[in-house]
Amino acid sequence: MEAVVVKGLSKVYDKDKTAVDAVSFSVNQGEIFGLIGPDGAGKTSIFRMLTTLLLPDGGSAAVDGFDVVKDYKQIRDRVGYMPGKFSLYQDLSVEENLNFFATIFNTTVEANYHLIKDIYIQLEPFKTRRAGKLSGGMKQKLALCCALIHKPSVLFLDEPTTGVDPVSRKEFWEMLKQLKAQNISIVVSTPYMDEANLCDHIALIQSGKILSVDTPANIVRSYPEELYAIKAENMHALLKTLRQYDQVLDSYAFGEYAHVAFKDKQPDFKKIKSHLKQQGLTAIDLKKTEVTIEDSFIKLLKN
Ligand SMILES: Nc1ncnc2c1ncn2[C@@H]1O[C@H](COP(=O)(O)OP(=O)(O)OP(=O)(O)O)[C@@H](O)[C@H]1O
Repeated sequence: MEAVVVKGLSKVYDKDKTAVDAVSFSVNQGEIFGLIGPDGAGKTSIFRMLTTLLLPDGGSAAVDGFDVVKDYKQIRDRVGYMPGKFSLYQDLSVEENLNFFATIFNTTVEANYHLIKDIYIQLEPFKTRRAGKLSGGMKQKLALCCALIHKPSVLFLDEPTTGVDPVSRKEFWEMLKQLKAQNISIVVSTPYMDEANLCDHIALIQSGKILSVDTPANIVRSYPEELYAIKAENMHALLKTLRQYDQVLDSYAFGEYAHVAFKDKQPDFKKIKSHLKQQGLTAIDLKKTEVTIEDSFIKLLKN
């Protein structure tokens, strides 16, 4: 059985503001599924509908085989939810927060300690500290423990690594891998494209619509063109020149480089460099580059 099945799910705010637009996807048991998209894409609304905190305006969704509208009580026992903001009681200590979440789910910290042990060990030295006084990375670990303490079968994590330092982000994904190994299904949202590669399947989402659902590798593989990276001393002038160059199919800034697709399947590097030089560009570096999830996302958005 699939952990989550979403069919044509929609949410409309204020009568005409469609935040989630007939979204469909499914999450396999025991996999990490990523909802990848920018702010305002509709990720939080999807999470809130799947965790029964918000009623859908169209379509259907099932979590662990239970309908999010009819069977909300069963779902609440089965899911763990780590919202993007305000999931902890800032004035309660680390251990008080954890005990509180265990109690509202009618269980104890001891009963499911094995699930959180590896994470909680890192928090134990601060167990009497108020949650509000923890670092970003520590808060995130405590929030994960609180979402896990009732032994959910499906875990929903809404942007758990936003605003967290790179080391803590990496550690967090290691923890998710361990939870996956314990057969917990995980749905996680993130605006960070590099985290997409750590998921088994991803849905790319923008303005409430799903642009693509597949494995990260398949999404990258289905990119239709070869991609090249070009750098020059004046990036602004380079981008302008590329936009006006009739050999260019597509170009956009990508870190310190511009990513470019050419009309010609085997572009003539010499000819391109000489054209760019003629336009006054200097220190030109041109090379073939690997397609990333971000490139795929940009392409899908343009389509
Ligand atoms: N209660 C609400 N009333 C009206 N509009 C809302 C409400 N909640 C969300 N929206 C709008 O719906 C759209 C999707 O919001 P949502 O929070 O689901 O997206 P998101 O991808 O989670 O983005 P973010 O990370 O910024 O929360 C946005 O345009 C948002 O402004």
